[in-house]
Amino acid sequence: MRSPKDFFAPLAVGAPEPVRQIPALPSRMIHFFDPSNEKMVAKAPDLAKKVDVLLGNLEDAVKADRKEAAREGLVKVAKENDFGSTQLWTRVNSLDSPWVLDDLITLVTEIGDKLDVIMVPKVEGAQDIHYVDRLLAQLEARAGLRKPLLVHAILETASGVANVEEIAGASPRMQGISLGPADLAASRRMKTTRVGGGHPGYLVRTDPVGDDLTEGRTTYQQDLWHYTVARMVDACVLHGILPYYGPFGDIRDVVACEDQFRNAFLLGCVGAWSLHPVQIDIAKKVFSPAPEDVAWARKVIAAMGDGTGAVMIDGKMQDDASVKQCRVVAELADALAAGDPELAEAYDAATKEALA
Ligand SMILES: CC(=O)SCCNC(=O)CCNC(=O)[C@H](O)C(C)(C)COP(=O)(O)OP(=O)(O)OC[C@H]1O[C@@H](n2cnc3c(N)ncnc32)[C@H](O)[C@@H]1OP(=O)(O)O
Ligand SMILES: CC(=O)C(=O)O
Ligand SMILES: [Mg+2]
Repeated sequence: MRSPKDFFAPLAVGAPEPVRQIPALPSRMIHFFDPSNEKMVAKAPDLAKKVDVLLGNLEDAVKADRKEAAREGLVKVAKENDFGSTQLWTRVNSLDSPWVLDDLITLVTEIGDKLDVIMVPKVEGAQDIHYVDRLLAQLEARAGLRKPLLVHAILETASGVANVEEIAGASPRMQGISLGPADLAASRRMKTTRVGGGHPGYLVRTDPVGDDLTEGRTTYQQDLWHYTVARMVDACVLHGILPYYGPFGDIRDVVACEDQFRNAFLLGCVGAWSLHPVQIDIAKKVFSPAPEDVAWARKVIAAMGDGTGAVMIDGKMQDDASVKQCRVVAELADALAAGDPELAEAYDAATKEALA
């Protein structure tokens, strides 16, 4: 392990200085596209106007014989487009694959100045991040990059979950972590075949009434991912990085997708993946605080003055702690509204009404 004194030292001569704080840029949806798929590539410039993050995926969901086409496709997309304030990320192949070395060498060399974040799949422990960290520093130095690339880990192995705190703190490049429910389910030998979301068999049941064990007992479906998401959020907060829910594979079920995203939002996640254009607006809606919640938060903040003491607002006690909860919502709303006039107007209108 590196000494804390060396934590922010570049890992190669000539590599850019690591960042000291992860930028809290909007990343409500990380939109995945396959850069070897011509139809998806054609849609990328328009989709970029709607999403916070556009991600060229090179790993799973890209066929083995299309890996090189996907890599080259992403280079072309990045060189031919200026996506403005929309971030461009990539997911490279896993560290045990025959493709990842060429992914990193090609992408950093060719489009390192256009990429913001490199997502690394199947991270098992800090050693995986250390490997990528040093390699990126060498490649950045060689390419003469001025800004360091950030790294995002997918939490999708049992070992990764056991080591999530050390992964989150393994490098100043660590930008965030996403839940990878499909590979994680396989790694843990869970018996769900769904890509994220709940399962009707994972439930609790009310007690029996009398001797009848079958009638009149309500069941409640539980969230298979609650423990992992909560653990991931704590690890990320501990190290000042950002937590994300990952993919929801039932594209048709936009209702359950919204529920799963909202659970993650309420637990502290800042965004989720969109695998299909239909999921973009779901993520935008869920990961932007609701206008009435923003109005309430602003009302509490205004009433709390210097933020100390206790007051009653609409029958609810507010104090030093609850005003901090309100600041989380209000600050997120302000950050999102700064880049979205429609959202800003909705927040201001709701606040005006709440304060009237
Ligand atoms: C467990 C994990 O690792 S999750 C991450 C890896 N998986 C992915 O990245 C999957 C990304 N998404 C996809 O590949 C596709 O959305 C699929 C395969 C799920 C469905 O694709 P299709 O069957 O083509 O869906 P559908 O017919 O509804 O698509 C409608 C249009 O949207 C386009 N489209 C679909 N998904 C995307 C996308 N992610 N980005 C851009 N365009 C898309 C299609 O090309 C199609 O275009 P067209 O109207 O010009 O023909
Ligand atoms: C997100 C991902 O890669 C998975 O669920 O396996
Ligand atoms: Mg995976």
